Amino acid sequence: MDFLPKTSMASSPEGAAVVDAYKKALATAASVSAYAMLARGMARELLPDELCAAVRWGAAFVRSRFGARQKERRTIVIRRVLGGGYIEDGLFDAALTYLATKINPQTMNRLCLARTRKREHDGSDTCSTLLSMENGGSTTDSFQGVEFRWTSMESGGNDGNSRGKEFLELSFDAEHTETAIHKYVPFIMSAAEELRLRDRSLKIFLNQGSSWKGINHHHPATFDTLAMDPSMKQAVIADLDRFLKRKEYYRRIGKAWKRGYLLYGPPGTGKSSLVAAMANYLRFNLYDLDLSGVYDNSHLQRLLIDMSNKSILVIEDIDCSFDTMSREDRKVSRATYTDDEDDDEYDDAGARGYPPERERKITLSGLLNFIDGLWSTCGEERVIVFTTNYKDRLDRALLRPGRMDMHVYMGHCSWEAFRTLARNYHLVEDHVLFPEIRELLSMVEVTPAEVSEMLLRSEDVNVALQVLMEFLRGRRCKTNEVVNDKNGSIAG
Ligand SMILES: Nc1ncnc2c1ncn2[C@@H]1O[C@H](COP(=O)(O)OP(=O)(O)OP(=O)(O)O)[C@@H](O)[C@H]1O
Repeated sequence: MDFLPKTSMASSPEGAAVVDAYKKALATAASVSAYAMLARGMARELLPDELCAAVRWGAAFVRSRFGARQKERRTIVIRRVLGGGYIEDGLFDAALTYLATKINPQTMNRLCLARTRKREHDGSDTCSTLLSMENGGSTTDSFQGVEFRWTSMESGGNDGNSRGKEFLELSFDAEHTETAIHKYVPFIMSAAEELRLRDRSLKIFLNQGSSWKGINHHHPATFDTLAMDPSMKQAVIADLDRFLKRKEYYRRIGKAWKRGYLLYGPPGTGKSSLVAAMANYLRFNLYDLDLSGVYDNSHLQRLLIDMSNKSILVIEDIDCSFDTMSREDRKVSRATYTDDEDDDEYDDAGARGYPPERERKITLSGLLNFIDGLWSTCGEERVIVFTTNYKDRLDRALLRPGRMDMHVYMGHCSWEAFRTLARNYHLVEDHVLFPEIRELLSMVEVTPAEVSEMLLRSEDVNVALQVLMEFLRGRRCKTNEVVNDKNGSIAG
């Protein structure tokens, strides 16, 4: 403590006592701030007033010349606006939703916890538990290197009865005003929208008469539970991811922000499960369109217009929904089944059990034109999925490039697909029966639905795999018999 001044009070006996007391206190100060406080107090008592003033002036000069000047701040006030309509989906709600993910309950003394119920555009309700700051609470968020401070406030109600009006204050250095308004606020809106979509309960809508009827969609299929070719699975996931990120891209190239998938393969190979997995992955609602309940093209258009954004339109078994046989195939078909090639009365659709073309009021071209035209401009983030067991029966119009962006084949159960099912149903990665099952799978054609059914026969993995093996052996015998019969009849 040799730096202590030896002048004025310090040189008197009382001064020496004060110095001693401060020396002891300084030696035991536990923190830098305690140390600074003591040093300031000591300086005030021991230094002459003129010297204190000179030191203060010098410190202020150095601060203003070289030190960090207090930066100018801006504050944006975001009020809760009640009164229904779209306003309730506004910035205040978005900010609350977003901030709920930023609040650290460990660092706040008081927090609000609320169970909220929100009406979606499609009429469904979403419930969520929301953590928010109490009046006066604040938290800091960092975005693109800029620090934003959020404070929750409440001003008292005028009538003394009503609850005070809540608002949020967003403050930041004035130089970042542009970033705050044009980047941070839009970012919060879209982040809140993402969170809302993630939390909403999914629905599946079925067409009934002229409208859609929605029920909760709890299909458990996910890409993890789906047994399919691993590279195809990855390709579908990557395609969906790309689609989601490309809003600006689609706008720039002048194309509607929609994507079409054609899923084809034998019955029971997981086409419907893939649709459900896509819906769960994207958190999109499903619209399952039954075309047999649609009277004509204008009815179809009304239904399509009533669909919400961020949704998947599914038309299953598209080959059965229209007379979708390609025109070339139809000519072949006429030549095969009729003696008279010019027989205009012949209608192969009628021969296959649905109304003749001239009586049908809803057409594939009506659907495709509408999907490519008006529908694509009045909605965003739409996925269209057609499924079929017979791709070769589809009209070329449906297969032409640009119409269905991705064709996904769902095939018979491969070894990889089986392993996914075994993992899902019995949590096994390996088993003594696996080698034989693998060999059998390479010899016979079974669908994942058939394998799933066998695996469900018992909760005991040994029993279930044994049952599956017997089933595969039986299928191999049948396959061999068919081959032998064919060979026999050719030889005969
Ligand atoms: N690839 C798969 N992965 C996981 N489970 C599957 C798969 N394929 C079928 N399953 C099981 O079989 C059931 C029926 O399959 P799904 O309805 O998805 O087949 P599909 O190909 O749509 O059949 P269809 O052509 O008859 O409509 C599913 O609920 C599921 O339990």
